[in-house]
Amino acid sequence: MSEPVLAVRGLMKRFGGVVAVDDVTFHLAAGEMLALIGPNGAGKSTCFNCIGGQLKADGGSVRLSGRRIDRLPPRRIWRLGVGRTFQVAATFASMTVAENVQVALLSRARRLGDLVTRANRFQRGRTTDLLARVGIPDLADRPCGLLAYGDVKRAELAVALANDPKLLLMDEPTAGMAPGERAKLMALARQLAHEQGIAVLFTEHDVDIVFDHADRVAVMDQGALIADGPPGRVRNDARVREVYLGGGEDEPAPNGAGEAAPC
Ligand SMILES: Nc1ncnc2c1ncn2[C@@H]1O[C@H](COP(=O)(O)OP(=O)(O)OP(=O)(O)O)[C@@H](O)[C@H]1O
Repeated sequence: MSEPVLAVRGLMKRFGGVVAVDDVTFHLAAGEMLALIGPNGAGKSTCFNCIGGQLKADGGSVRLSGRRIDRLPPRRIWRLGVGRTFQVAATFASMTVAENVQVALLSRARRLGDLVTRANRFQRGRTTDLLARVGIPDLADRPCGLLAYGDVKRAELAVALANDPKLLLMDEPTAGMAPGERAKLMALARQLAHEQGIAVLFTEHDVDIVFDHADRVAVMDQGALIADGPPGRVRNDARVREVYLGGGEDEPAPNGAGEAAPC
């Protein structure tokens, strides 16, 4: 097997007496979409933050294409190719869509000093290309603060792609979006993963989105990973149904659990 883009081994994180992440091991290949799901407090965000460098793990390791990243600060991790989108989209509202992407491109080129004078001229062609990739080429000159929320999420995705990530961490990417827009955004993320070989790790509370879009699903409960496999298998796993999806062993797992299942 070729080297995974992301390899998490024996990851541990404690907050006082709470073991938020308890010996978690999983991997993620290039071009693969992995959903990390589980009940409230299961440890998903903590796991994300240990991978992105926002939190330091107490034990275990995180490797990006074989290189250990778990002792590095978030900025170094970002430079090595880990992009991130947030539960509440993080863009500069007063700047145009194109300028948001251009700031990321300036940062990647280590030219943030040019921000004031040059941002709106920097790599305009590449910016247009990135906006086309996320389906909003016509919105380049609109301030982010005036966009519909679904388009803000696409702009945020373009910002994350500006760094040519090997690994994209998407934290509840569809939170706050209308149901129709959710499926479109995740179809786009899946397309980017499959066509460009980006490994995508996402958390999500809409169970339909998870099972329709993930190539693999990993389930956490009380800090531990209790399942990791193809969506069909995980959906029918008795323990997963007991702790998260609901439904007894003889009932089919819910197809439309949607918002009913907390994440
Ligand atoms: N900064 C912190 N200080 C103390 N305890 C924390 C901190 N962050 C998380 N925890 C605890 O760690 C456990 C895991 O929390 P985490 O936020 O990672 O879960 P989660 O699966 O992301 O939950 P949710 O779906 O509600 O966001 C919980 O018991 C939580 O209360």
